[in-house]
Amino acid sequence: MATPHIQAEKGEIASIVLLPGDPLRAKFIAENFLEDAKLYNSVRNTFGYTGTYKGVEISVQATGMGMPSMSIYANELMRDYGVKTLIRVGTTGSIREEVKVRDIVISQAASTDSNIIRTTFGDGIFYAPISDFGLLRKSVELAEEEGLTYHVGNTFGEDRFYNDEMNKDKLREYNLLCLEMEIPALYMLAAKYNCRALGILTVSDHLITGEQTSSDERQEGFGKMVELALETAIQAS
Ligand SMILES: O=P(O)(O)O[C@H]1O[C@H](CO)[C@@H](O)[C@H]1O
Ligand SMILES: O=c1cc[nH]c(=O)[nH]1
Repeated sequence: MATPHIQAEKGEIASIVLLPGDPLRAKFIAENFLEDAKLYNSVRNTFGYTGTYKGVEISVQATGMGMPSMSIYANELMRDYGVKTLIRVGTTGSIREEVKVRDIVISQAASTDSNIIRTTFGDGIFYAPISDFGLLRKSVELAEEEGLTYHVGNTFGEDRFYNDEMNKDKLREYNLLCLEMEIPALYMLAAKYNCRALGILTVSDHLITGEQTSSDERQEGFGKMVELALETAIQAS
């Protein structure tokens, strides 16, 4: 079998999948965190690998950038390949003083300016995409045990990376933590397919201080987030 965007045979993708946006981050995770990782997808260079972590079969699939791209991979993974647990491992821009570059953000819920809510539910319904509580609870427990600097709360999935028009002060006032571009679609589709999803992010840049990480660090430097995602995936009940 194959889908329009994934060339794997049935059974080649694990029921647990980590989802970075960047295909080279997927490759890095497969090569450095999984054992015996095998490439199952290179359609559009959106790499997907399956290997094992502490004896548990886990896949890592790049999703590309933005909710249209995330929706393609999330739909095909859950609907066609039977994936049940999905953890996004992404980068994010902080909009709060206390959420600092290289901190971890665990996305409890994901607000958005995307039309995916309206085009799914119609006018007048403002659906709230939320994480799976079991994954959320386990990830927070593990972050605490590991002594990580982490934040838990409402993240914002924006439709545009470059958006001078968006009122970030208003988002901050209502306790939004940071900006990224995929989690609302992931949470909404996981609910549709009765699957579990969580977004774990590393702050790659700061919209108040202007501090940034390099593209190499975004690709390879966020090991604590990856370990937290892997441990959450295998330990969550
Ligand atoms: O690093 P990834 O996982 O791609 O995530 C963030 O980085 C991209 C923008 O640079 C968007 O996809 C955003 O969500
Ligand atoms: O989507 C993103 C990711 C990182 N930084 C941002 O400002 N936005």
